[in-house]
Amino acid sequence: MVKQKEDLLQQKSPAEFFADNRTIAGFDNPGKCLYTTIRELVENGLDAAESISQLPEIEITVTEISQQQLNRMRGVTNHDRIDEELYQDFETDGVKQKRLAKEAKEMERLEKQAAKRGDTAAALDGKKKELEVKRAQASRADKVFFQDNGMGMAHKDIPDMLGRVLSGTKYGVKQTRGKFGLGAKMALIWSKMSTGLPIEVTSARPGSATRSYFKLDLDIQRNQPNVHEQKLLDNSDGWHGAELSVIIAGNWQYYRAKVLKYLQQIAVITPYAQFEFAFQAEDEKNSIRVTFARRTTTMPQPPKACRCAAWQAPARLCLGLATKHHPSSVDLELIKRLAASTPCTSLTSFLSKEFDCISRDLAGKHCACLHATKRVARVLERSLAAALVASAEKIPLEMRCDPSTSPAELTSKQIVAMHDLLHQLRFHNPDGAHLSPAGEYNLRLGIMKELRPEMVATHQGAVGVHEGHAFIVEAAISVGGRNIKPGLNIHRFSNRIPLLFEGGSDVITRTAIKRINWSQYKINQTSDKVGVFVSLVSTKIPFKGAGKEYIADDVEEIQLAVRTAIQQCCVQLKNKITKQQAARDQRQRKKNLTKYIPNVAAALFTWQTARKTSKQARTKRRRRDEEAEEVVLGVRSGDVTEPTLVARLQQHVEQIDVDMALEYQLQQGVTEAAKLEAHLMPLSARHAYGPESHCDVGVIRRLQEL
Ligand SMILES: Nc1ncnc2c1ncn2[C@@H]1O[C@H](COP(=O)(O)OP(=O)(O)OP(=O)(O)O)[C@@H](O)[C@H]1O
Repeated sequence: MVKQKEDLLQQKSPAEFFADNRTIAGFDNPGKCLYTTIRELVENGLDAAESISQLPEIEITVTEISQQQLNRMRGVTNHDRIDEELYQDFETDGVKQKRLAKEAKEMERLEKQAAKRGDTAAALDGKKKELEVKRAQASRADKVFFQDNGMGMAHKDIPDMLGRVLSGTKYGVKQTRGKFGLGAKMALIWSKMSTGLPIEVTSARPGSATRSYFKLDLDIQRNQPNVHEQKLLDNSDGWHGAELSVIIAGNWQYYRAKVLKYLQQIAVITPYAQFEFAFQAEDEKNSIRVTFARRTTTMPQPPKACRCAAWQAPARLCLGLATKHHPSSVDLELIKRLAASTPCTSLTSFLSKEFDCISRDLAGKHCACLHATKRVARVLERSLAAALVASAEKIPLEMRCDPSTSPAELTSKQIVAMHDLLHQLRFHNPDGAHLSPAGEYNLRLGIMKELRPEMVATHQGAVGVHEGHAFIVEAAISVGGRNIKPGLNIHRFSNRIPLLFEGGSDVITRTAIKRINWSQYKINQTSDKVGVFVSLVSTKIPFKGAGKEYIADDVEEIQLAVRTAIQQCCVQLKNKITKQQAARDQRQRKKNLTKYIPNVAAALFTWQTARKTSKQARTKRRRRDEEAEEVVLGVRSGDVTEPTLVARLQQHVEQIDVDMALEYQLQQGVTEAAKLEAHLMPLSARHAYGPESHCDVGVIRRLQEL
């Protein structure tokens, strides 16, 4: 029987798979491809610089390339069109009419908008030009040039690092921006698919006497690098880092706003980095240059890594530094892989050296732990390997193992028994020392530098755990500032990467919109300009999709941590907002009182002089207090003039203002920061102080008498 064509078994290389399904890696259309290429290169550069504790310096230049230039680069001759109708961009009269009508409508809309906002004619002209450029730009090629000052790449590894899909140095339990070993390769795949041009790379590691130069592309069917040219260049000036140049089909005009927003947000979360960005248009007038300047030299603590015994093979390119796996996060395959590659010869050392939170004295620590149940404590009184044996009564004979068993000799059934036990026992949670959050200082600084808000509050949550992976949530809430719209402006970060797409399903967006009662904190979520910044760092971020665009909303621990972090910031802000409101009210009250002083003084003065002898005045006078009586007498005798009365009233308002401020401060309670210990010596032996002494600038409250 002849086999049907569709029955034929076929295989795909990983490169082929991702070339066919570019969207899942964030390479949807030319504009998005340009954006994602920039993003992947920037994140690689930041990882590379931070891995050697170098303050990052990132330079990106996007150069617009015309069809003629592109053809010249590819060695394709330009041709004149003989029959226009054969071309895609040919427009029949009807289509042209429709397009022109649509454009006219759009212009009308822009004009109306401009009139409403009171834009100048120049601004409107700019918008018109933008519209024209957008149309002309629809399918242009862009050259992306990128440079960093990171650790660079070893000469022999460059082809694999950039030309083989799913290869990289960031696999394992590590907090890095990169994870999949895919990003840079997708840029290569897209350049190959859209322009057919190879990429050029220059790189040098710190202290290297030479720089490596490669011109290469990626063989998509075979998933292997295809090196066109390679050479070693002189590096006498000691440069280190990476330089990449890739030519892809892009659409700058449509993604310009996204690229700039991405750079602004990465500058917020990375204020210790310097970013230089330039777009060079064919028409110089449309070019832009932006610098996001470094504002601090304080970098977050790098993640603490440890060398696991088994962490060498199979990833040939791996640096060998990673966090050990937490026992509750392991699966059967992982145990098998670790057992096969560990140099440990006994089960006891295998467990204590290859896994996090299993030390040789684990039993003792667990017994000391108040939360440990008696049963767990008993099991953990021995080493874990011994526990495997201890629980052997429940394990069938062929699944039991001796603590001295070599891990390499473990049978599949023994591995199953070990896996089950590791998931049943209770271990300390990972301590998060291997995580590197941005830090409240950096987050606040980044926000202040980019948004200049009126007030900002930050909070870093405690270390949480999800599937054996530690995570930390940091949040900042700002109110007011420049270039910020009224309402909630949500900024999401994961492992210090800004997330700009698919926000609707993200845990951060959903929490901010649905799970926070903003009015409770005196924040109006529709009219106040609120910036919500939440950053999650972890060795495993539950992303949905390889594009790493949004974090799943179904992990309860993360959901709760995000909510708590936002609420903590809101509590801080509520205090500030309440104080601000009270101060505003007080200012208003003082303003009102002061405003009416001249009128009150004039009225009082006239009234008193007119009625100084009347009977009514005499009866009322009895009820007045002494102070008022003194003023009235002064007015009557002519000692108190109208200007004196005005001055006295002003003095009185000032005094009320100070008294009320003190009263408010006392009601709020004196904060620790405002307290100052002081020892007052009496001037004489006879003294009597009340519990509190008030003065113009503060209150002295007596705690004890010496
Ligand atoms: N600028 C750079 N400097 C030093 N090494 C780099 C640089 N860019 C890439 N690399 C190396 O190449 C590897 C592959 O990079 P790639 O962008 O393909 O994936 P990744 O960053 O590991 O993961 P992801 O796909 O999640 O971004 C990286 O792991 C890194 O070792």
